[in-house]
Amino acid sequence: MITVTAEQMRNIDKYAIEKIGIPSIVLMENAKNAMINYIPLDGYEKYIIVAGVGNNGGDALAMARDLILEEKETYIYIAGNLEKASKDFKINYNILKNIGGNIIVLENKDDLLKLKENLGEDSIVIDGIFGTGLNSGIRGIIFEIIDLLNSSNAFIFSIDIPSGLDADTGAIHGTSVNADLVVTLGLMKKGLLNYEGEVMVEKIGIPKQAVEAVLG
Ligand SMILES: NC(=O)C1=CN([C@@H]2O[C@H](COP(=O)(O)OP(=O)(O)OC[C@H]3O[C@@H](n4cnc5c(N)ncnc54)[C@H](O)[C@@H]3O)[C@@H](O)[C@H]2O)[C@@H](O)CC1
Ligand SMILES: [K+]
Repeated sequence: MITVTAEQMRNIDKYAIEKIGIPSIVLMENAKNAMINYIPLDGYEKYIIVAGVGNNGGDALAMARDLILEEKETYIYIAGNLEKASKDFKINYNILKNIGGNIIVLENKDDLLKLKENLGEDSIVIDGIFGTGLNSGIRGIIFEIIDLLNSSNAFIFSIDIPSGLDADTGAIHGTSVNADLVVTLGLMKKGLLNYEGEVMVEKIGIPKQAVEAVLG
C-alpha cells in the first residue's frame, strides 16, 4: 500500500488540480461522496459537524449538506476565523446558508455550552477541524473543543486525519481527536499506520499520473 506525507498529498492534489485540470471543488465533492456512505442515516438522533475553516472543514460542510438533504437533525459548528476561510470552504458554507443550515461559530464559553448540550451517545460527530494543513500546536478554544468531543460519549468520525494528529508521524500536536473511525482521502497517510481507531482509505478521483508525478 502506498503511504504519503501531508506534503506529498498536498502536491498530488495540486498536480491533479493545476496540471490535469480537475477543479478542487470536484475533489472535495468526490471526498464527500466517498465519506458520506460511512455515516449511518439511522441510529443517531443528532449529527454534529465541527468544521475548521480550511478544506478539511469544507469537506465537513459538504457532508452536512447531504445530511440536511436527508432531513437529519444537523448542527454545524465552526472552529476558526471565517475571514481566513479557504475558497472551497466558502463555496460549501454559502450553500449551507442558502438552505437554512444551522451554523454556530464557536468563539466563547457560551458557544461551547451549545456544543456540549448536543454531545451524547445518541450523537455522531464529524470532525473536520484540521487535516493535512495542521501547522502548529493546538491551543485556545480549539483545544477546549477537542477536549469536549473526547470527553463525550458521541461516536466520532474524522475526515482524513483525526484533528491534532501529525499526518506524517502520528504525533499529537497539543491534543487530538480520539476518532472511532477515520476515512483518509486519496492515499494512506504515514501518520495513520499505527492509529488505534479504524482507518479506511477512499479514492477521490485523483489520476495515477498525479501520484507518479509526485512520488516518481
Ligand atoms: N486540496 C484539495 O482540493 C482537497 C483537499 N482535501 C481536504 O483538505 C484538507 C487540507 O486542507 P487545508 O490545506 O485547507 O488545511 P486544513 O483544512 O487541514 O487546515 C488548515 C486551516 O487550519 C488552520 N490551522 C492550521 N493549524 C492550526 C492550529 N494549530 N491552530 C489553529 N488553526 C490552525 C490554517 O490556518 C487553515 O485555516 C485535507 O486534509 C482534506 O481533508 C480534500 O477535500 C480533497 C481535495
Ligand atoms: K479531521
